[in-house]
Amino acid sequence: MSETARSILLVAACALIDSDGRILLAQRPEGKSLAGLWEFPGGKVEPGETPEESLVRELHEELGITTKVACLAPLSFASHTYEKFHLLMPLYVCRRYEGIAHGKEGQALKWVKPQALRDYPMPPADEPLIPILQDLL
Ligand SMILES: Nc1nc2c([nH]c(=O)n2[C@@H]2O[C@H](COP(=O)(O)OP(=O)(O)OP(=O)(O)O)[C@@H](O)[C@H]2O)c(=O)[nH]1
Repeated sequence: MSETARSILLVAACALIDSDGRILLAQRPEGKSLAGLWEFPGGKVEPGETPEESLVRELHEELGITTKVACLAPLSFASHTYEKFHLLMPLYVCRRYEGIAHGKEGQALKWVKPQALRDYPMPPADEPLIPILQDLL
């Protein structure tokens, strides 16, 4: 093991897609790490959860929408070394959900066209995911 070994943090994230093919981004609130940056909704996978179960829970808690494990399609993943941990973040696509997304934790939300994704500063881990989404949509 290298001297700078970091633990792996497993975070599940979701590209929620609307009927116009836009992607939902959420802005990280003040006071959190990477505040002000735009990210895919999601969060840490808790012990005993699968990544998919974690996302269904987070999407409900953060956005007030309801979806199912079967409605989450794996697309890609991010693997990025931050100072304190190494982030491993599977990215799912979800096109089937119920409800209207709103920032239940006070976070700003934005539906963004694929070609405009680069107008929203994102965490460095997310950078390689942008062309993958642009190719998909
Ligand atoms: N949900 C989400 N998290 C991301 C993305 N990109 C990225 O680097 N992350 C990182 O993954 C972690 C997600 O943790 P979280 O959302 O559950 O936790 P948090 O912000 O409340 O905790 P924190 O303030 O300790 O970072 C954060 O460190 C966040 O910076 C993304 O697109 N979506």
